[in-house]
Parts: sequence; C-alpha cells; structure tokens
Amino acid sequence: MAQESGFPAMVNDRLLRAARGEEVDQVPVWVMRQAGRYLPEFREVRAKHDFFTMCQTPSLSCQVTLQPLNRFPLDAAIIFSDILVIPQALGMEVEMRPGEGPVFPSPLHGPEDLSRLAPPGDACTKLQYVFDALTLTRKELKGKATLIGFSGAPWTIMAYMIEGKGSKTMSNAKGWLYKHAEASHRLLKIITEATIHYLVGQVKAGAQVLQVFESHAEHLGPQLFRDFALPYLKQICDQVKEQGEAAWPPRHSNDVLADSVSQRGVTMP
Ligand SMILES: Cc1c2[nH]c(c1CCC(=O)O)Cc1[nH]c(c(CCC(=O)O)c1C)Cc1[nH]c(c(CCC(=O)O)c1C)Cc1[nH]c(c(CCC(=O)O)c1C)C2
Repeated sequence: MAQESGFPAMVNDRLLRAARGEEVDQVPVWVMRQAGRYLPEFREVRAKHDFFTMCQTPSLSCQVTLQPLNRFPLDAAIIFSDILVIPQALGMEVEMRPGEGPVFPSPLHGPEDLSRLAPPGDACTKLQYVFDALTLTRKELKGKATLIGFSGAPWTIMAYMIEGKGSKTMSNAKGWLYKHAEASHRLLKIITEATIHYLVGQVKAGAQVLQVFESHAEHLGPQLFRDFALPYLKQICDQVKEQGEAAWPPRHSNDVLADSVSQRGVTMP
C-alpha cells in the first residue's frame, strides 16, 4: 500500500479492471514485444547501446518502454528487459548477438556445473536496475497505462541455461530431465527461488501486473510438464501472491490473482 501511494493516480486503469474481472468500456490492448526493432526510435537507441546495457540503465529502459505508447493508444507498458537477466544474476554470462539472439558462452553441461551458480537469495540484489527502471517508468507513465513486469518460467530459463541459445528441439535440456532428474529439480528450485524474490521485488518497485513466460512449454509432453514445469509455476503463483500482498492494496490481492496456470504463461494482476 505504501509503495502504491507514491505513484501517480491511474488515469487509464482499463487493463487492471479487466484483470480483476470488472467491466471495461473497451478491450484493453497491449502487444507482445511492443518495444523493439520495428520502431525506428528504438533502433536509434539500440544502435548506440548494447542490449543488456539498455536493460541495466533505468533511463534507457524507461525511454524505450514508453516509445510505443507515444505512438499508439496502448493500455499497458511492459518493462524493457529480458527473461535472461535471471541466469545473469545467478552468475552466468549472456550476450545478445545481433542476428543470432541471446547466447550463453558457457552453458551448463552437466549437474556438476550447478556449483557455478550464485545463491538464488542473492540474485535479486544484482537486479536492482530492473526495480529502478520499473519505479521510474511507473512515475513517467503518469497513470496513463498499466505497468507490466515479467520473468521467464523456471523450465524455460533452465532450457536456455543448458542449451546456451534458442533451439528448435531443446534436446540437451530435455535430456537433463531424463538423465539428471534430481539435478533438474535442483536447478528448477534455484531458478524458482530467484524468480519469486525477483517478482515480489518488481511489485514493490511499481509493477502492477506480472507475466511469467513459459515460452518453451511446447517441448514438454503432458507428463514432463506436470513433473518439471507446473509445480514450479504453482509455487511462484502461491508465494508471489503471499509475499506480494505486503506491497499491494488488499483489494488487488488474492481475490484477483489468477488461479489457473496455462501452458503458455501466467498473468497475475
Ligand atoms: C517481454 C520481453 C521479452 N524480451 C523483451 C521483452 C520486453 C519488450 C517488450 O515486450 O516490449 C525484449 C527483447 N528481447 C530480445 C529483443 C531483440 C534484441 C535486440 O534488439 O537486439 C528484445 C527487444 C532478444 C531475445 N530475447 C529472447 C529471444 C528468443 C531467443 C530464442 O529462443 O531464439 C530473443 C531474440 C528470449 C526471450 N525474451 C522474452 C521471452 C518471452 C516471450 C516470448 O516467448 O517471446 C523470451 C523467450 C521476453
């Protein structure tokens, strides 16, 4: 509540209202990757800065987050960042290579590599820049749109940490689930713990809606999804609701948080 009162009053709360199941005058609209390379003004900023430098510089992250809203009457702004800041905060190197996308120069090869990871409780201290970008953006939005924070879901993040880049099959990461089931659960627990701290921190910093992207759910059949994805998504939902409540007005809390977990992702107002 205290955090909420520090921000401008909402002028357009269409997305928040829809998320709570309340009536809206129009369907709220925002776009996947609404900040990005299709915008000349984004390319101009991007030409001068490395992708992760933009994420790590709150003024730049805020600037490109707001760019699409200056052009289109969107109902939400999604903070400019990437799901791969969690592996970075856990101590892994990630580069954004032009034309190639994200690349981990030293991905996880086997269970012994888990010892390379930083403790998940410490990871969030390295992500203060995301919290600062959210707080700045929420103020700059002046209540004209809802601010969305996000993270990757544990299986999706695990898949990148093992594959080291995008993959059509995720065969190495899937191989872990069969060959190293215990180590897979250990890794998923580390990512889950870091993600819970991270999402609660985002709410405290001013995020009003959270998206958890399970982008690589399609690589898991129903049983693997039930064993290696769903329990961690559920834990994130339960604990972020519980811990996020301290930073959230009561009427925005449990009753409006989504109860169901879909394969593509979870949206939690
Ligand atoms: C929500 C978000 C994401 N990335 C970016 C944003 C914020 C910007 C916005 O949506 O407006 C910036 C964001 N992230 C990226 C870009 C382009 C990079 C550039 O400008 O150089 C932008 C604008 C780079 C990126 N980052 C990622 C990829 C896919 C790699 C692969 O599997 O082959 C890529 C290409 C990982 C990533 N990143 C994200 C997901 C989940 C959503 C989805 O399923 O697409 C995933 C899987 C999420």
